[in-house]
Amino acid sequence: MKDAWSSDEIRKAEEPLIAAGVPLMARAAYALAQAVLREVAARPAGSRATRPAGRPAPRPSGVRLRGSLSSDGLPGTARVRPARSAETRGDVRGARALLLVGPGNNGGDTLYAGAHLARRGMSVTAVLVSARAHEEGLAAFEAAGGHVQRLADVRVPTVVQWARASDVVLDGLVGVGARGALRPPAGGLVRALVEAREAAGRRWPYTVAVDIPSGIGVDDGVVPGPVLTADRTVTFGALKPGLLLPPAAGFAGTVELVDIGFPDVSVTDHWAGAAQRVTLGRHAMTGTDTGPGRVRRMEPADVAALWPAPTARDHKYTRGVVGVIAGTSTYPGAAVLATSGAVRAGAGMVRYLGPEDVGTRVLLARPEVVVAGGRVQAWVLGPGVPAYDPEEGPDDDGQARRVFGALAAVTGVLSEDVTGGRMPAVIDAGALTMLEHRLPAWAVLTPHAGELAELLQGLGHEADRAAVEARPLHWARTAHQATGATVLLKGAVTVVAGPGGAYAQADAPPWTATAGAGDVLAGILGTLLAGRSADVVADETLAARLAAAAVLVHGRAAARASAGGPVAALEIARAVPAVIAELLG
Ligand SMILES: NC(=O)C1=CN([C@@H]2O[C@H](COP(=O)(O)OP(=O)(O)OC[C@H]3O[C@@H](n4cnc5c(N)ncnc54)[C@H](OP(=O)(O)O)[C@@H]3O)[C@@H](O)[C@H]2O)[C@H](O)CC1
Ligand SMILES: [K+]
Repeated sequence: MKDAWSSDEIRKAEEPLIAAGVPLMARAAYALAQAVLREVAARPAGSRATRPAGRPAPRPSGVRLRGSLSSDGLPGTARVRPARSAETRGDVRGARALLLVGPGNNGGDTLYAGAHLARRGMSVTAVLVSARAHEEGLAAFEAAGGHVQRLADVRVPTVVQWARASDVVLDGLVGVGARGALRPPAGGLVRALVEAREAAGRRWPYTVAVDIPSGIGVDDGVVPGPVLTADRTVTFGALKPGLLLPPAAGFAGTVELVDIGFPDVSVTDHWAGAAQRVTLGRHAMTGTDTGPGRVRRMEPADVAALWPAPTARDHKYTRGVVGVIAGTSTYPGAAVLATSGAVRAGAGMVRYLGPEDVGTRVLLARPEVVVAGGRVQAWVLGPGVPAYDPEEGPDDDGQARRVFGALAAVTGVLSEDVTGGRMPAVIDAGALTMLEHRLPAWAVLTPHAGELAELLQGLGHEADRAAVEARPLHWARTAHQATGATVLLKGAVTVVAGPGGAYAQADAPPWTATAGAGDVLAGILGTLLAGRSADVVADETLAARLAAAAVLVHGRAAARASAGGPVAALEIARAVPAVIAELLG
């Protein structure tokens, strides 16, 4: 599990470390430079950029890195890691880096990193977008032979030309201190660079975002204005929500998290002269917000602990029975896909309830399914069931009536003796239009952006599909608070919002955007909820964790089935067992 820390939490974590003299900026800059050197050193010298007109020749750098300490005179240089790993020893002389430098410490990181690059013989130009710049960083950069250019003194097209002619561009305009869309002149420069990058396609230089892509919403993942897409984001200390959440996460490229000594800090730091042990417990460092504000990413290693794997003592009823109310005679496929997802995810048993002809098709595809009512430990409600319109009355083969009955069990509206205790449910597609009561957190809504917009509108919110796609975390949280249910908002990055915080999962390849994939996901999640039914009802935060796990498995199954090409929803279900075996292995 990777926790993302808010900008406030980052600051709270930094303060005691900086006060204790821990050289955070030097560490950040060193790691950033190593990431750039790895990338540039990996490229054959011949493929490097040519020098554009008007760009000064690099000044020779006399200082070498030695031993395990960088001896480049940067303040606060400390034993961070072996000075050069094999992949950064390559000859990078003459390679060209363009730094976009803002007025704060994000710019400072970038300048210190630029000094490392200049000392390795790269030709490095820093474009300062503000009259202010990090003084020590600027001094170190110039002392290392870097070339400084103020944006006020050149035309934006010239900077764009320099970028095009570079091997690597570093975006150090703003970091966790950013507020809102990039303001002029940074905004205008980035807008021009974005256009140039789009026009250049693969010929655009490798772009590295420093800590975060400048211009994203650090804590909420919104993209209020121009943002230069990065190939890699080198982020310091902890992930930020904006690196996990859509749409901002789409601009970050590969995210490299650099440990610069945040939690459980225990370093021997030579910078302060005498060796000084600085130990700060995790309590001082971990994010203060462990409640609904927390944003996390579930990782493969987390799934095994959550998955209801059977033991020798289990039988099909103890493993969890999933009840599926899905599909109609008009849309029978969803019933096959949802039951297939549930069976392939390892349900003890899957019951299907629906029109007889649909049940027949389900059995043809999945003979393991029991087409009859009976006790279940979790429901999957709604895939392939059309929206319910009381005026028109149900014309869906009785599926709405079945869903309403099941929802009563989920919400506990029926008396205990009728329901035999409440149970978790996946509420998808048409079932989302049948919610009459506040729901418990063990009910998981699985809308896409359009369905969530309709649900929110029904709750009195002004939100259309575009608004939901622009602020998915906000609207998923709003729906969770308004309904009480856990909300799984499907998308290229799927966001789950529940009582214990939010998850942002980016496991699925773009090919997964195909009809029926959501039906399979509903089935997978139904099996997880059924297998942990009592736990889910007892721990209101568990449904969101299981939902994130289901999304991770579904995404990896899609990637496996896709093998880089188109994927059919039923193939995703077919790939699930192998993914689970891999994760539990
Ligand atoms: N996380 C760590 O352990 C470390 C982080 N470090 C780096 O420091 C930055 C945070 O630095 P900070 O100085 O607090 O702020 P920024 O550099 O991110 O930006 C502040 C300046 O940017 C201007 N700004 C803010 N929003 C905008 C905008 N929308 N458009 C244009 N300019 C903007 C702001 O201007 P004001 O007028 O508002 O003052 C500031 O001047 C962090 O991200 C890391 O990179 C350290 O290296 C230590 C380790
Ligand atoms: K940045």
